[in-house]
Amino acid sequence: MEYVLKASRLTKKYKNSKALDGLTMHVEKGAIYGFVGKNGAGKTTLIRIICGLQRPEGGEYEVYGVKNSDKEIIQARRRMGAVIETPSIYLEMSAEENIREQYRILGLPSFDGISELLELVGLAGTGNKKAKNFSLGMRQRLGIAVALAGSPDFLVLDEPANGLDPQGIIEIRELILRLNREYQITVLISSHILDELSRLATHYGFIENGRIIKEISAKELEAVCRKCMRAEVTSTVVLSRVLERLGMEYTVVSDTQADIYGKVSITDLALELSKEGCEVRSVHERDESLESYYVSLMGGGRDE
Ligand SMILES: Nc1ncnc2c1ncn2[C@@H]1O[C@H](COP(=O)(O)OP(=O)(O)OP(=O)(O)O)[C@@H](O)[C@H]1O
Repeated sequence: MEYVLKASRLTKKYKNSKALDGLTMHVEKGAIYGFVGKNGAGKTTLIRIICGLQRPEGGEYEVYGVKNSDKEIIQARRRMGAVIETPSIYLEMSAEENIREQYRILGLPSFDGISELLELVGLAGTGNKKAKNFSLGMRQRLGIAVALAGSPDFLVLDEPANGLDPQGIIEIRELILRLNREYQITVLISSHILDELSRLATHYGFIENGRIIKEISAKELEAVCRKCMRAEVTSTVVLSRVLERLGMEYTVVSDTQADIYGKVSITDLALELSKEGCEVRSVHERDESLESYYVSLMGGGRDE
């Protein structure tokens, strides 16, 4: 497996609060990695660290196999483009001028490729219009174009859909998918808009209190979700006891309902439950969404 980013036991403190608390994560080459977590979980801190804007206090990370302690990390980071928090654009400049400025900053030998870049992000027709007169979605796309100026093969986007209207969200989604599929760009995208991420991500990393509590591929997630059964019984106390005995993974939803993960024989389950005087009222397959998976994952977490 080839990884674009590997982080291991990263720690970062601000005064007394731990923003990263032993974070370990793996972004596979070619992935669209959905980096999911509540506000304050540590997403931006991780992104700032891998972009070289902050130093971790402990742990290490690798970009394209180059450790953060190696001198070559600077070259490895040139393969990354990032939009962190708000896009870094000059509001008094047009889209083209913004990209030209970035070419200058990067010391690129020519201005080749600027019109293609504008075309790619859907800003080709904006002419002399200044970025301050752009919609939020256009600014976000311009930010992505600026991040793409050095032809990176790893793009890092911090909450790119934040504040966008539905049309803006669709445009960003289509752009990200295109960059990934047509240009083979690996994408790390932080978001708490789960529904939106589920249309994009090939992998997920769930972060809570500065730690990744689960990494899972979209395929694995689909399999887990498909196998979820919602059982309605007379007592989930008894059901939990039986499921524990059978070694099944489950989440209690209410006094009478629970979700059971993995393969389950309804006959065996009903038989075991009836021995303890518990009746099965109904069992049906549930198409668990990313959101309910997230809630069940975070439900067991600490909230300090
Ligand atoms: N410059 C700073 N000084 C002090 N504390 C900070 C600073 N930056 C972040 N923090 C704290 O570190 C923790 C992690 O913040 P971070 O911005 O990385 O989270 P996040 O997951 O990106 O959240 P959000 O989605 O709100 O941006 C939070 O508790 C935050 O308050």
